[in-house]
Parts: sequence; C-alpha cells; structure tokens
Amino acid sequence: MGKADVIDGKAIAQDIRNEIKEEVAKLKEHKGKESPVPGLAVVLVGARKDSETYVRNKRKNCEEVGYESFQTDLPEEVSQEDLLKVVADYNADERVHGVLVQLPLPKHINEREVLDAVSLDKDVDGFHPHNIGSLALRGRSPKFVSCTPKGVMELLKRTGVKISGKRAAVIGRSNIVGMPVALLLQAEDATVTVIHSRTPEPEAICKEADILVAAIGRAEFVPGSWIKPGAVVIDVGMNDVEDASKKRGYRLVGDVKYAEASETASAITPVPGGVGPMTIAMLLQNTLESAKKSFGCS
Ligand SMILES: Nc1nc2c(c(=O)[nH]1)N[C@@H](CN(C=O)c1ccc(C(=O)N[C@@H](CCC(=O)O)C(=O)O)cc1)CN2
Ligand SMILES: [Mg+2]
Repeated sequence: MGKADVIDGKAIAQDIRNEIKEEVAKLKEHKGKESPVPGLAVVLVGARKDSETYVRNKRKNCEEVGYESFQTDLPEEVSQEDLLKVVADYNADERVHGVLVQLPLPKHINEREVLDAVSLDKDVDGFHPHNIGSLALRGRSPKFVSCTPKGVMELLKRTGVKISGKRAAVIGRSNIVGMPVALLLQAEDATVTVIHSRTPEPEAICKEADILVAAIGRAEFVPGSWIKPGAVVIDVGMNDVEDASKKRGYRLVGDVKYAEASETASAITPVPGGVGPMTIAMLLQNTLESAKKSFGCS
C-alpha cells in the first residue's frame, strides 16, 4: 500500500501499559506491603454491546497493570437520582481514584448533570466542565485531560512529530474530541483551524495542514486529494460500515480514506489500531496520576 509510516496505536498503547505496570510495582515497593493500589470505578447504564465491550476492556486493562477495578451496572431505565447516588458513592470511596460513567447515556438521563457530579479530583475522563474549560484558558491546566484528545497528542509525541510552528486542521468540534484536540494543539504552539459542517472550502484548509486530525464520525469523509504531501494524519473516526463478509456483519472505517491518504501523508493512524487503543491507555495514565496524588507521591 502507500508510502506513509503507519502510526501503530495498538503497540504504543501496549508500551504505555507496560510503563504503567512498572510504576505500579514501584509504587507498591515505595508504600510497603499494605499499600493501596490505584482504583478505577466504571458505571455502565443499559446494555449497548459496544459500551459493554469498552467497559470489559477497561477492566481487563486495569487487571493487566495491577489496578483494582470497580463496576456498577445499572438498568437502561435507571433514574437520574439513582445514577447520581452511585457516582456520589464512588466519589466518597477512598479505594477509588478515578470515576467514570460510560457514554452514551440513555435519552432520559441528563448527561450534563451526571458529568458535573463526578468529583474533580477523580474525573479521569476529563469530562467535567472545569477540566475541559481549563484547556481553553492560558495559564490554567486541567486536573485531567480527556482520554482520546490526550491519546492523539501522545501519539504525535511518541512518533516524534514536531507540533510547534506547524499548521494543524481539526475536522470536528465535539466537546470530547475535536474541540479539546484543537486546544491541545494550540497549547503546543500549532496554528489551528477547526473545520465543521458550515466551514467553506474545507479542502483548501486541509491541503495546507501539516497535521490533520479527523474527528467528525463520517465514514471516509476525507479523500486522499485533501492531504498535503508529507502531512501527518490522525484519524479519530470509528464508523461501522456494513460488510457481510465480516463475522460481526460490519467493518470499522475511519473518517479518512486510508489507502488514498497513505499515498500522500508521511504518517497515518489506521482504523482500527490507531487512536482507539490510546483512549484506554490514557485513562490508565490519568488514574495513576490521580492515585499518586492521593498517596502523596507525585
Ligand atoms: N466515559 C466515556 N465514554 C466513552 C469514551 C470515553 O473516553 N469515556 N470513549 C468512547 C468509547 N471508548 C472508551 O470508553 C473506546 C472506544 C474505542 C476504543 C478502541 O480501542 N477502539 C478500537 C476498535 C474497537 C472495535 O473493533 O470496535 C480501535 O479503534 O482500534 C477504546 C475505547 C465513547 N464513550
Ligand atoms: Mg489552559
């Protein structure tokens, strides 16, 4: 296929888990035999297959690095009040250093109120408005950066991509990916343009971008002809496309036409195996940071 280097998010995420595992072992040595370990609590509402898979993977990854994990499964019809009570209990639980509610939530739940209810000190998803808002303010840093945007930045850093002074384009302006990624790139001194559904001539903007981040959730929206020669392409999209030849009846594609873009880019993330695996690796990293603060060793 193309000439671009493949940015192997799966392998980088494994490196990060190995690093975390070592740190947890050191933490245990440092704190002695009776030492507590980092703890992550996940709240899952309803029975969406995809959410169940992500939550199962979070648990598996916690086990791999030596964390304790806690999980509460609630029925689809759970009341707002009962969900908030579970969050409040985990907020107060000393064994727990990170609390997250798996998204999306059922329609009758007020998602904003739920995200606001997660303790700022345990907001390892970084979805609390205080954490997201701090990204936008110079001189202020969030306690936690949300996992997918943090994963994008980590992939760029670990691949040795220079960000300062570069032009970046971010396609998509969602609260949990596009907007924070744009702010993080800007904080690293990139000149960032955010492209959304009303942006005139997105193609012209993309063609100028040294770093292109696609996060709109539209299957293969970006053709290879939009890529600047030598650009680094980070594809955050995870779109299901029907495919009868696959066991699960669909295959996963990104927001970028991968084969075409690989001909022009210098480096590109695949889907699957690019940004996706970094999300949980960054969640583990945030949980470790939180635990270290609570143990007084950061
Ligand atoms: N509370 C949260 N909810 C959701 C988040 C989140 O960060 N916090 N992100 C997504 C789901 N997610 C983790 O929760 C997640 C999504 C995808 C992957 C991943 O590894 N994807 C693989 C492909 C998986 C597949 O084959 O289906 C990849 O891209 O290689 C990990 C975590 C929404 N909700
Ligand atoms: Mg800031």
